[in-house]
Amino acid sequence: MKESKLTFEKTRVIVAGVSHLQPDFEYTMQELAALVEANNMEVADTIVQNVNSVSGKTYFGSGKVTEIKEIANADDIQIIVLNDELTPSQIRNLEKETGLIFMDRTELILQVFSNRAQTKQAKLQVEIAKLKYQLPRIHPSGNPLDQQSASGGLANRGAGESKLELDRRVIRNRITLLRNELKTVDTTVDIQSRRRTNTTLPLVSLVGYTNAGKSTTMNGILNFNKEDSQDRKVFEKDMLFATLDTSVRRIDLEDNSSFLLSDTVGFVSKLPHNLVESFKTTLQEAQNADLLIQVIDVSDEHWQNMIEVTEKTLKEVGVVDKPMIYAFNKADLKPGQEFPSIEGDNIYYSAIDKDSISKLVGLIKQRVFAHYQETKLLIPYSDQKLAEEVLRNSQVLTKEFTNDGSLIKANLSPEELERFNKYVQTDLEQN
Ligand SMILES: Nc1nc2c(ncn2[C@@H]2O[C@H](COP(=O)(O)OP(=O)(O)OP(=O)(O)O)[C@@H](O)[C@H]2O)c(=O)[nH]1
Ligand SMILES: [Mg+2]
Repeated sequence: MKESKLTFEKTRVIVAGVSHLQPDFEYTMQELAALVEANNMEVADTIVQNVNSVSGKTYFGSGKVTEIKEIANADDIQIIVLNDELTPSQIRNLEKETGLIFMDRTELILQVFSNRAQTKQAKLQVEIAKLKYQLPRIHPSGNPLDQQSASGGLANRGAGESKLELDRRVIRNRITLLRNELKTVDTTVDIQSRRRTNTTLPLVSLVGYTNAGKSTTMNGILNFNKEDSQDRKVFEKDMLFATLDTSVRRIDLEDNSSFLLSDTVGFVSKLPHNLVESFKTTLQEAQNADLLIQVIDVSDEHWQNMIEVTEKTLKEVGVVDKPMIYAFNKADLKPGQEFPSIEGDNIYYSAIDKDSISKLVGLIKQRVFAHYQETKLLIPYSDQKLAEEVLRNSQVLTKEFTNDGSLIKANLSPEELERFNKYVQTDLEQN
């Protein structure tokens, strides 16, 4: 029997952009179409204007504005999605001239984020970014009552302005309110990250472009040793911005080594400044990392652009000078690409292939545990708590309970070595 499915008509839109010889123009237009789809809309037409510079007044030159209006009317389309962020007055002028709705790239990305936000933190972050975007865009002309009155003239202008001020104040107050609320949520996140800092486990962070396969890689590593319980898995899906929050999981390997692995929000070109600002805490999570794994979809012909965007965004939020592995994922989808293979800091792999994950884990171990030293510790029973901590968090190779205390052989990080210095046994044989 055929399954009956409810189908919704998607809103059809035109995507449009001005090309003034930007090298990545084609790529950003294709991505704009993908963002449109991610927002549950459908691209009916694409319109491009080639000029030397964009028009200050209407973004497009005037002939193009008329052409857009004609095509939209002929195809019964009401919404035009633009490849750049426009000024509030450019959007107003375009809408006034055509009677159509213009949505710029920033508003589109904000909508996608807004639809995807699940947790309290992500919801607050998106709403703040949306309000900041709206703030300079509200104007009295939106409400005809603000513009016209029996008295008309200048007296009315004053009335309109004060209404505008009032609206803006309401928005500003709401932003303050949401920011305070976010601070309380941020504090919990901060406590979590501090708790992580207190453990001696190294933190490895997956970063990279949206849809590159970060969450799939995280799940692959979680599954690596044992079929991990379903609830430790993170959400992975073929959609832009499937992940908007940071998840951290402890990975315990067979040789007793452990590390923390984090998965977070992905990047996209021209990520709106307000969003970057609002998501700063989430994005800066990578700052705590001992190692970054930049996941790249190598089967996408634009992978080089994606690396550029990722590195630019990381720099923008202050994540710099971190050791990094370039993890070229989805090698299975690239004809002729051999995998898994490692060349220096680069790995070619597929997040859905067990051998690949094994190689990736090997590379992570090599990098994060490079400065670890095999050490013997003798911890007296009076310091039992510390012994328990070592047994829980360090890479323990052997343990023995002697008359003098717990004798633990472990691979220790330079920080651990310093911390447990007084328990280090240099020559046990003589004891
Ligand atoms: N064939 C193939 N598909 C993959 C591979 N890695 C990931 N995918 C698919 O790519 C899509 C995106 O994967 P995710 O892991 O959700 O990507 P992400 O980087 O977490 O994306 P965001 O959370 O949106 O930033 C999913 O449909 C995955 O099944 C791979 O190595 N090979
Ligand atoms: Mg994800």
